[in-house]
Amino acid sequence: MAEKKEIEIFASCDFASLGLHPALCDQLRDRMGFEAPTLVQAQAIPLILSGRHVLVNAATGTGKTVTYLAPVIHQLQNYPHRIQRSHGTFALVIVPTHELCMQVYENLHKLLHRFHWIVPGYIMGGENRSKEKARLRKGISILIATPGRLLDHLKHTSSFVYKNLRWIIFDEADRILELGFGKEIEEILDILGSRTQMSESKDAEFVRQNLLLSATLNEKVNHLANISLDNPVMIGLDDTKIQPSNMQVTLLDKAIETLENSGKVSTPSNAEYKLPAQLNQRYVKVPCGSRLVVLLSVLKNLFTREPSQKIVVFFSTCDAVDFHHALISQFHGLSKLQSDIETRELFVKCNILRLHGNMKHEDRVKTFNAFKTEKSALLLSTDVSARGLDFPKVRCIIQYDSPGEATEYVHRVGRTARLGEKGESLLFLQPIEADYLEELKKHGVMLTEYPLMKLLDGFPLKQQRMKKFVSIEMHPWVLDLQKSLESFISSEGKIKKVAQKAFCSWVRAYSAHRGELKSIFMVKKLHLGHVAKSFALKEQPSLVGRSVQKKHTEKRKRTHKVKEGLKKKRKMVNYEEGD
Ligand SMILES: Nc1ncnc2c1ncn2[C@@H]1O[C@H](COP(=O)(O)OP(=O)(O)OP(=O)(O)O)[C@@H](O)[C@H]1O
Repeated sequence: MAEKKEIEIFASCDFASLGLHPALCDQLRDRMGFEAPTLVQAQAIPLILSGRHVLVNAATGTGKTVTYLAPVIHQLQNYPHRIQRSHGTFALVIVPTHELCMQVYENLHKLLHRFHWIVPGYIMGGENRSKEKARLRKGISILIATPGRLLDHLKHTSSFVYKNLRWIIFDEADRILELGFGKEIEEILDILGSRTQMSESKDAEFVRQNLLLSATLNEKVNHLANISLDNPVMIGLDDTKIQPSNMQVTLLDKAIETLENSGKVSTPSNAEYKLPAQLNQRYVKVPCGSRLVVLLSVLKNLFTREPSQKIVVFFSTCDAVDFHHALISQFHGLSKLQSDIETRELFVKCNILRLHGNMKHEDRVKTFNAFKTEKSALLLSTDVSARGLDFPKVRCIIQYDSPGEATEYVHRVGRTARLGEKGESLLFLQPIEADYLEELKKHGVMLTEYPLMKLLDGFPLKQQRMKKFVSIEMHPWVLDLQKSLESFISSEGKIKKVAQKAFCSWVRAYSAHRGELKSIFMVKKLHLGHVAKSFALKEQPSLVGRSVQKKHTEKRKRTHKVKEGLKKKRKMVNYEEGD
């Protein structure tokens, strides 16, 4: 079954047959190592080359980046007169995060090797503005940008030439909007005169063409698509219905048919998301107070079984990432807990990295590059890593904190099982959150249960106990490890402070779930004492929890008044994306 799916990732044609210039096809083969286009590339590239506005909805890791970069490069190198830096920007790619910005730039840089007169560049929050200004003044032909910084330059950098702009591409369009950048995007489109208008130039070379791409297109994208795409073609066909042999004709016909009728984009709220077929998706139901112990046990098991592998764990807040990073980097376990009594090895032996929006830009870049090149590492991250990032050979994705919207689930797990490779994912849920599985089911996402008891029973115990263990909380391994975690934290003042801070922001983030998810993730159903335990804190909720809850209630009232739910979540969770 998995093998059959792997074959269906690629089309049975070559890049040249899609209409791309031979030199570009050579680049794709020689520098990128791409022998054949993926199915989505084979579908979309001819359409993009035809000049149509296109909306691409294809599974994670199916090669969407090249889908839009290759046709743009093809067209630019094909201009009768070579483009020059003084002509300014011809193509603009808007992305939600710094990391995605760098990644797209890297791909672009490689693809442009033979076309030195087409200049790639990027602008994003965290970078030096004056250096960016200087680069813009010299001229950047294809520019990758995050929305906040782009708008800043559009308003304040007079030497930024964009009168020749022909393409605006939104990569991970829905995420840009979810982060609350809808207004900025509208302003950008207004400044660029691209609200479904043609550019003023009559020259065919400069007719505006906009593209929108994501693995998940939800209703948020409808508005953006409707204001930015002119009579678009939508690509988002069910992979299983694709017949690779006669694909070029059938796919093109079918794709054009899809939207030709109205030119209006409308994505259903219960759309089925496409996930890599070879991805093994599981969930584990864990009582709140045992969450930390189970996370460490799962990680220990994974790295013991296979010391050389890459795993990503997703958390809801920057503080939670910091806490777990500090803990896992320093916690040795209590020797009396383990059979190897004298050992002072770390409890989870691995190279551990962290990534979130509150880190310094340079540190983010360092982590991003390190996790890309490492053969074995554990990355703890917020959703800043969920979108578009292409870390090679990630074996497992753990969602320790729920992703919220099903779209986020899809993007997080999409960091593994890319381009037909194997991968597995594990979603942590508390018993009170079990309805989330139904929510995922609505989008065609089905998970099987992880055998937690079997895992726990596999660890050595302090003393041989014959009793059959019935509950997770009362399992001696869980009790012993929880105890040692709590004494570790109470003896480490610095980490304890981080734990308390993480506890507070975790509760706030938990209450920020929106819409239908509010009835699944209910703060009032949480036992704050158990939440504290999941941060290895001995303190009762009266010491830490109540004040937090009170503050939280007041804050919610204020937030309701100003109706800034989206931006609030961004701040609370401390994402620094899109700037
Ligand atoms: N034709 C191809 N042949 C081989 N590898 C390819 C091909 N096209 C893309 N790739 C590789 O596949 C991986 C995934 O590509 P990319 O990051 O563009 O996927 P994506 O669809 O944008 O994923 P996401 O939705 O997560 O952003 C990358 O490592 C890329 O280099």
